[in-house]
Amino acid sequence: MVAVHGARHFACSYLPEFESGPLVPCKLGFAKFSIGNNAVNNLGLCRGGDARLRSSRIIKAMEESAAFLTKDCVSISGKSTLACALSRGLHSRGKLTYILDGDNVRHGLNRDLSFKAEDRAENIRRIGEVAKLFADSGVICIASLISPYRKDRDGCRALLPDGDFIEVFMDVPLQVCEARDPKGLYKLARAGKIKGFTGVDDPYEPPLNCEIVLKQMGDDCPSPCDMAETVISYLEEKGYLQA
Ligand SMILES: Nc1ncnc2c1ncn2[C@@H]1O[C@H](COP(=O)(O)OS(=O)(=O)O)[C@@H](OP(=O)(O)O)[C@H]1O
Ligand SMILES: Nc1ncnc2c1ncn2[C@@H]1O[C@H](COP(=O)(O)OP(=O)(O)O)[C@@H](O)[C@H]1O
Repeated sequence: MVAVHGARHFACSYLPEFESGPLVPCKLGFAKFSIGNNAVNNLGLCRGGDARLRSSRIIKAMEESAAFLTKDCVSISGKSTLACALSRGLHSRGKLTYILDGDNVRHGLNRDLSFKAEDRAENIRRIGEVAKLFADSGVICIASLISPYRKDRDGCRALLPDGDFIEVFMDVPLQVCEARDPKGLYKLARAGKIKGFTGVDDPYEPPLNCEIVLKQMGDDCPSPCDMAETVISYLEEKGYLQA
């Protein structure tokens, strides 16, 4: 499981391929990134149940320092964007993937959960259990969550066999995420209209020991594809992508 967490946003210019490409965001459930899901479905028809894929690991993506995002990983750090780029990169290497995006899962499976600490804990616990089921079927699960509490992320890690949980921290400055604010949530939080917003009046605990840190240096933000390649290189080096 590759856990990308953090709640921040990237300030660099958006990649053309994400502007003109076939990614079609929608508001419901798991269909947020239709190209990713379609690709998964297509691959599933061809390769579902392939025992050679059973060793695939679960990837939980971005709580962006945010999705996870985070340290400041908060909302709008680019978790979902990275999850999508990562999914595409893995598909191109013949791997099955599925994205579990906190923002989407909260419309269905986790619709009963609030943003209180105990509900955030339950959010990541359920997502970890679902990711475990995907891993059993040979699918790499990319979870894109803020998951602000260290103990909750560690609890999720403990659900999985050693080495199967890969935590990716998107270390993007809060002010970068806040300046972006495409949904206007930071503005509402600063105005006191949303209470307990991560990074504003709710905590984010950066990881002490995670597998991958994607850090923004100064004003330069790596592109989603470059970040995805960093993650994929790690997976290749560690032998996760061997058939
Ligand atoms: N109070 C508060 N704090 C943080 N985020 C909030 C809050 N209320 C709503 N939202 C929206 O919910 C998205 C984060 O959901 P997650 O499931 O990833 O959060 S968590 O892991 O349970 O902390 C997050 O979406 P992303 O921007 O995709 O991260 C926010 O848009
Ligand atoms: N690497 C990046 N470079 C530039 N802009 C980005 C990058 N990643 C994300 N963004 C921008 O940030 C916005 C929020 O990204 P998103 O992936 O939805 O964040 P999150 O899932 O963390 O809330 C997107 O609309 C996109 O314009």
